[in-house]
Amino acid sequence: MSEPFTAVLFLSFGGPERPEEVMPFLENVTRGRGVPADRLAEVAEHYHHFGGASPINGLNRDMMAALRSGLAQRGADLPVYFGNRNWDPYVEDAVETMYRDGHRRILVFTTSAWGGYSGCKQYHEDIARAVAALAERVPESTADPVLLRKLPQYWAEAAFLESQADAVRRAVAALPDPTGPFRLVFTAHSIPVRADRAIGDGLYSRQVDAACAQVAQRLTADGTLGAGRDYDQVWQSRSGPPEVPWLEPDIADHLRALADDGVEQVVVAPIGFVSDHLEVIWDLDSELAELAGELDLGYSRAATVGTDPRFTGLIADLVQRYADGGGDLDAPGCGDNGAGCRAGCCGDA
Ligand SMILES: CC1=C(CCC(=O)O)c2cc3nc(cc4[nH]c(cc5[nH]c(cc1n2)c(C)c5CCC(=O)O)c(CCC(=O)O)c4C)C(CCC(=O)O)=C3C
Ligand SMILES: [Fe+2]
Repeated sequence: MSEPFTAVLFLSFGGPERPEEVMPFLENVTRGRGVPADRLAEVAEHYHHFGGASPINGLNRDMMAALRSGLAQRGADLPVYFGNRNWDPYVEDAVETMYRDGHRRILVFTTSAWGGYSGCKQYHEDIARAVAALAERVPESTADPVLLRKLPQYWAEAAFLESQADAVRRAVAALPDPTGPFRLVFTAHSIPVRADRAIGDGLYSRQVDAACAQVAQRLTADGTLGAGRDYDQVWQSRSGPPEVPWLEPDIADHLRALADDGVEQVVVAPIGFVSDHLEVIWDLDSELAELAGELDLGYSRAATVGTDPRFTGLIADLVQRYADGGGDLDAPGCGDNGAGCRAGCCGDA
């Protein structure tokens, strides 16, 4: 017997909205992770470049609004609440509010599509932390417990891949020479090689690779791409101490190599991210675009899936799939109250 869920928690990374929030935010993100102080100071500058505000919270609110209409269209009127790992509104506060509003069965959507530690396991940990905080803040809740069920990873969903493919098509049309040759370069957030190996023997990097292949297949089918592996998949935004190996090649090095090979135009597709937050608008639209200019490369950055109705409709579909208490509980990424994926895919790391 399964009972229906009554609300959705939209769980994301979080970001500062004012200059004085930048350092405390970065300290939250990097606590205990061995990110060197000079890297932190450098990243703080990226935020200050945009007035100390990341667009991420606003973008998430836009996606939530689109999700609400998608749910309404489907006749599934679950309220949607917002919570973050690293900044206000914090996930602990969101879950407390939801509980006080009477919700006991809550579906959790995360803004990462992927498996692995940062994209999946760490969100389970955030959920576990919020459940523990609730027990402290509302002691009666132990007798009337909450169930937070994380929705599965969605990188392999057709609507996600199709939305990515369409973003690439639009980016090709925006190249300086839309009918001329170009190289398609997919990018996702780098992680330490050890972290990648530790979960599912490269689960995250294999998923990114598979998603790119799927998108490329769609683009080959309609002639946007030539046959064969006519694209590259690289990594961006590495941090950590320089002596620690992270997934490579780095996108900046890769653009230099392409220019050396005589490539004249590139389309950069940030498949690893769902919205135009700072890792996209700074690392790609500022730094990488400038490098492309220096290298005399025609450059066009594909949109993130963001509020594309196919993507926000997919979120609504995921909610609907699980809303009545059914759905595939063994789907990768799915799990209850932060106990981790039932499928065991994101392991212990
Ligand atoms: C896989 C992955 C995703 C994609 C999945 C997902 O979306 O969740 C992602 C997303 C994001 N990463 C973001 C920001 C940051 N990530 C950092 C640091 C790190 N990211 C890592 C991985 C990932 N990160 C890792 C292994 C680290 C090292 C420290 C650690 O082991 O945790 C740091 C610290 C400074 C630095 O070192 O760069 C910041 C500020 C923002 C918000 C942008 C905004 O504010 O608009 C978003 C969406
Ligand atoms: Fe990150």
